[in-house]
Amino acid sequence: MMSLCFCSLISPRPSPLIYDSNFSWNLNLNRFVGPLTFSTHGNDRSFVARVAQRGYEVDNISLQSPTIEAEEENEVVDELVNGSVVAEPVEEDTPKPVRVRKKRDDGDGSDDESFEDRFKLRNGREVFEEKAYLVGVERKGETSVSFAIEESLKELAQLADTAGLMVVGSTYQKLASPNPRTYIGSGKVAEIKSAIRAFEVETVIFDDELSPGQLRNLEKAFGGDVRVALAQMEYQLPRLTKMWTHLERQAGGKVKGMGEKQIEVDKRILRTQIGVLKKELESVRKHRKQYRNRRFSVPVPVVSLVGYTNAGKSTLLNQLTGANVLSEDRLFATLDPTTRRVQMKNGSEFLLTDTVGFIQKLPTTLVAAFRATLEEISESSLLVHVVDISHPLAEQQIDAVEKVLAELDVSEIPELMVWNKVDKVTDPEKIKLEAERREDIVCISALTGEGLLEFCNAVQEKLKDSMVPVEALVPFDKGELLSTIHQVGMVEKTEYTENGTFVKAFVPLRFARLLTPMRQLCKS
Ligand SMILES: Nc1nc2c(ncn2[C@@H]2O[C@H](COP(=O)(O)OP(=O)(O)OP(=O)(O)O)[C@@H](O)[C@H]2O)c(=O)[nH]1
Ligand SMILES: [Mg+2]
Repeated sequence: MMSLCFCSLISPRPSPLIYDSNFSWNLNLNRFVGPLTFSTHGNDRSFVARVAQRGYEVDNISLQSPTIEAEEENEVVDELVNGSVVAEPVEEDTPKPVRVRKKRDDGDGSDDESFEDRFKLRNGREVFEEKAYLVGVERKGETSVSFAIEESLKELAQLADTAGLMVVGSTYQKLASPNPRTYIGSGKVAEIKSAIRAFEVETVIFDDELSPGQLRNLEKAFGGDVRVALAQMEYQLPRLTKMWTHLERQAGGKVKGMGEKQIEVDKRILRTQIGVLKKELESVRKHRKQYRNRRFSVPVPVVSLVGYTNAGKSTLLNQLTGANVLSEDRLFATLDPTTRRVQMKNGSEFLLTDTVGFIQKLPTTLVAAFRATLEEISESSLLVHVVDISHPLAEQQIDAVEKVLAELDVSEIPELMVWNKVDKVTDPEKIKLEAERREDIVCISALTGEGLLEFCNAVQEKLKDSMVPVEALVPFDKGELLSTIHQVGMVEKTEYTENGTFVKAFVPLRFARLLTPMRQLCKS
């Protein structure tokens, strides 16, 4: 018999549930006192450990050396090893991530296989598909956004899928006024409770903002291990979500049998992690502010891509700049603003910024979290509103984006609308005709590259609207100013004279001010 005295556990591949910083987790094996079963896969020292009676599994862990105190040193553990665990806490300085997952408590373990099947590979990462039930709520008289509740639920299902959940059902309620205790009515609570039992639901997701008290009451009403989450908070910030769900699965009520003390420790770690993330967000914001200040010394116009999530903003940026910005067919692929330089054949340039996608019902909490993007938008010379015109709800998505833009108070910034994904619509010609009929719309396919030249020209034209016309005589010893005019503005005419170069151009207002002394020498 072998006894396990001290063991550091590491996950052999990045856990999908762990936020991508060097987050790590301590596993205190005191919680698993009882027979452990280890088996190895080949000789990669990767183990599956089971604690049969408790109903938990610690899967695919590798043991760091020295790991198992064997009777003989260097003994190779290559078969099945049974042993009772006399575990000691893992040392503080060697925390390693490990995934603990709950096993269906059905006594005979016959459901093991379907449980295994729920681990899915998504974007190269393994995700446990938690069973989710969606609840849409529509407040009567809420007419500002014209999404039908069914469509909202469809979108919520897509968000849930993006976050790696398995949607097993959904329901909705139209509310005149929310119940102060549970938000939804008691009949609805009962209906959801039966669905939870029928589908073995693990998470109930609400598509609205509920108070913490209402969340607690609902969790109590649903009973058991069911978690109640808010779509807006949890699934629009996937990075946070991953961390929360990971931690919650390990720390919050879901893992039965954990001592109170451990939960307290877990909560402290959780708070620290949230704090770290907040700090990180703050530093991104500061960094970008400094970057923007530097950028202003050469006033290249900034064009921001805005639009509904999944509209194709990142794809467009990649096409125009060869930038390798993540674009994926999932919601909220982009979480940080990214800026690239676009150079036109005529020598002029603009900076193109990719931003976080919008979504209907953007809550105030989210607006705060996306400050980095919002600041970027508010300091742009032009907003390019990218629309997925192949989407059946394109019009509603446009309205939702315009509503958010209005809330952000950026309506004075000129806007150009782009109808993207024309390659995907059934009748592209009809769409193009419609775009022509309306003003300021360019049809493109960011995927195939169709219409990109027209897009750049339209951007230039629009930028020209926000520039001022100048005529200046630039002395020969100020040659660098001439190239800057070419870079940031649109030159209409240059002429070499005895006293310098005469330029007629459109330039950004701030740059025109720099030229003021030379403008005094202007020809009339
Ligand atoms: N058929 C077609 N697909 C496109 C086009 N543009 C983008 N896509 C696809 O649409 C999906 C979303 O594209 P992204 O560029 O990630 O969208 P986004 O607007 O950046 O999304 P968020 O970052 O989530 O806001 C990807 O699968 C792209 O390949 C297009 O012109 N035609
Ligand atoms: Mg994107």
